Amino acid sequence: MSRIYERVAYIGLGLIASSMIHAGRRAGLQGEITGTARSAETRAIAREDGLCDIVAETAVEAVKDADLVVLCVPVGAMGRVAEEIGPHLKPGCTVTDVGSVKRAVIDAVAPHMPEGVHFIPAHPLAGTEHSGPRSGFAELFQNRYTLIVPDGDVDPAALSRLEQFWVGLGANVEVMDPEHHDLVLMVTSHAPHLIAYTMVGVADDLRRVTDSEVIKYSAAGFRDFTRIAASDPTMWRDVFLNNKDATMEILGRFIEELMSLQRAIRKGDGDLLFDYFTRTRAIRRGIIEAGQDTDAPDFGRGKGAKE
Ligand SMILES: NC(=O)C1=CN([C@@H]2O[C@H](COP(=O)(O)OP(=O)(O)OC[C@H]3O[C@@H](n4cnc5c(N)ncnc54)[C@H](O)[C@@H]3O)[C@@H](O)[C@H]2O)C=CC1
Ligand SMILES: O=C(O)C(=O)Cc1ccc(O)cc1
Repeated sequence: MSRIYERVAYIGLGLIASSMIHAGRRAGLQGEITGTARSAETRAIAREDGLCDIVAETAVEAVKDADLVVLCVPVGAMGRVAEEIGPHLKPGCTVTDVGSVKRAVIDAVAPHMPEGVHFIPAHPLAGTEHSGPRSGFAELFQNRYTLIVPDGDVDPAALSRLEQFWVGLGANVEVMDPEHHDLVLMVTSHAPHLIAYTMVGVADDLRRVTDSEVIKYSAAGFRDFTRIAASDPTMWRDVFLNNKDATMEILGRFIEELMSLQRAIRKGDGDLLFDYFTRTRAIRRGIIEAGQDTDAPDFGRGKGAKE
């Protein structure tokens, strides 16, 4: 792959930014890489590891002359960063983000984008429970989808360039509208995280089962929940606060289904349980056949460095 952007600036140097930097370097997609992070400790790690060509002290410095600016901060911080960098963006550049929620990010960022700057939101559907500048790896996006989520019309040339960039990072790219994105992701990613957080919380609250028993006898199902429930608290707090409508809708349905299973168990309705579990088993098989198996190489690969 050849170079797609001459200068790329990453704001926020965590799992996603560091993975994009490693993958982009390996594929030769980006010329000069500038990065910045809010914490001095993260900037120091980035310098020590040579993660970026230039580690800037501020976001304003980082975006100067950048052809592509990638916002890689928690969803709740996107608006503030956009406001800060807006007046300093190079005319004609592309600004994108990687936030897990799209409508709220668009509403927070778009008002700060000057005329002539292309704002094209995106979301890589790949991650791990690890965070920080040392948690990234070049293979993270391989064979995973990245959704490009423009709000209405965007410049086709700028869109196609961003698509090529993500393809170069290893992703399959599709375009989706923001409202649909937020509902789909609530079902496939956000609600499962909330349920995992809850299940691990329940185990923790159940005083008749000791912590050591939870650790010693934890079976695969619970282990999977604990991995997900170890995800970054700031990131996930922001996801739920910024995708409220879809959270309410899917959580309402989840509670209804759970209660219908509860009733079936109380009444001894084995047929209902069997049919339900047969239907859900087919979904898992469908995912594996589509090559989207969760045992694919993205999980647990990061070094897990925390900021
Ligand atoms: N972790 C995951 O599995 C995935 C995360 N995302 C999205 O990517 C974005 C970044 O996530 P990660 O790389 O996992 O996070 P991370 O926690 O590894 O890194 C976040 C970076 O943002 C900076 N930051 C935090 N709060 C800030 C603030 N208030 N102002 C400025 N900078 C701030 C931190 O210093 C850090 O450099 C989030 O919006 C998240 O929703 C998208 C796909 C997957
Ligand atoms: O680690 C997991 O199980 C994930 O689901 C990763 C993930 C987390 C957040 C996203 O917005 C996209 C992907």
